[in-house]
Amino acid sequence: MTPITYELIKTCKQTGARLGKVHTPHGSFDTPMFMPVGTLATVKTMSPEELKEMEARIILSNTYHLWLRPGEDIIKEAGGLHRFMNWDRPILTDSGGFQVFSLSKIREIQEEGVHFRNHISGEKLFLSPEKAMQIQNALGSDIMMAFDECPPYPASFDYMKSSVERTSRWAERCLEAHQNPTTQGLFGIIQGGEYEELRKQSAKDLASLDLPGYAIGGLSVGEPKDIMNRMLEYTTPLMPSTKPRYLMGVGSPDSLIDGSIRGIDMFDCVLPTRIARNGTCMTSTGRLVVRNAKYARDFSPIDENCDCHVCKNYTRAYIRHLIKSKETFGFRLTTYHNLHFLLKLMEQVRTAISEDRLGDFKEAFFEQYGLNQP
Ligand SMILES: C=CCOC(=O)Nc1nc2cc3[nH]c(NC)nc3cc2c(=O)[nH]1
Ligand SMILES: [Zn+2]
Repeated sequence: MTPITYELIKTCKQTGARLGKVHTPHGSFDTPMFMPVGTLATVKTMSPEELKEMEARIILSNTYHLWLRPGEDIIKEAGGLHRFMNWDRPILTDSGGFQVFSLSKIREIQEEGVHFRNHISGEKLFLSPEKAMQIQNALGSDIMMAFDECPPYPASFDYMKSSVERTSRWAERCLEAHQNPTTQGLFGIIQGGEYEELRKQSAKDLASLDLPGYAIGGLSVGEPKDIMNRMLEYTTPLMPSTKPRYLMGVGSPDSLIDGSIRGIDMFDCVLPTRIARNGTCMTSTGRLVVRNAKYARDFSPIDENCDCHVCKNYTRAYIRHLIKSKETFGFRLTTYHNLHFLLKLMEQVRTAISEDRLGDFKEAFFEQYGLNQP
């Protein structure tokens, strides 16, 4: 049985967006969908029960980080990552090391794999397609990402061309090394930077492997927004329409809506959880930096249009006080609200697609969120 299947339910008549369902051994989820990031086997400060309460359906964890600590052997011994962290819904593992691989100076990329240093201890490390698959097979994630090179932006055409060709060879090696093909799905990652010709080549190479899903990589890595949009526009139609399409590392509200309009089904981003921990909240009328002094006596909720338990029971003044005092409960409240906000946004996107009005929804949302229309 194929571990991951995609069910296309309908395409929005107003845009290129599509409503779908992804089926995995740990349950299904509707798409377009946002995936909270749980780098070290926890979505920072959230419990699995709270994630279920806000209707999170799939979360992300990081191969590189869990390999280093606690080690995939311990997680395997625990019965796999689902048991280890008490999350019985789908899990997707990406490398989480793309910052390490592509942004760190101290790395050496060879055909065999990548030599680099442990970002914590400085010890020499080596990751290969085979090692990345061995780790993810041990973790038991439902969706595993193929080991790729995500070159930093900008990269020359020649460098990107040889990198794309190597990433395609690495994807084949991942498929070869896959130990549990009936219980874990392997997604390919399309690279190619800002070069249409290379994006096309990468998509073609990976599609020939007939994998259960595909991601667009190499974006949201510091390139200008117009390049990201141009690559998104160009690459999405090259991806098999019968498989889930995952845009890696993208998660601002406007990018989630624009990505959905272009036919993307899955998104992940550390943004909502990361900005929460420095006291910034996403609200229907734009970002709110609740730690600002002007909220010291503001006894209204973070977002009066939000129905989450944080907005129903706590005030900006109280949350500001907690954040300023570095009280963990404060980070929990802002994180819960931000994740709920994005998950709710994706629910509204899915409803808009089902009613063929995602274009109208985008206009209304952008207007209210304070994004001037492009
Ligand atoms: C086991 C190996 C699995 O390899 C990967 O996960 N590779 C990979 N991860 C990415 C993560 C990204 N985050 C952003 N923005 C925040 N952009 C990203 C781009 C990539 C990418 O091109 N590749
Ligand atoms: Zn809320």
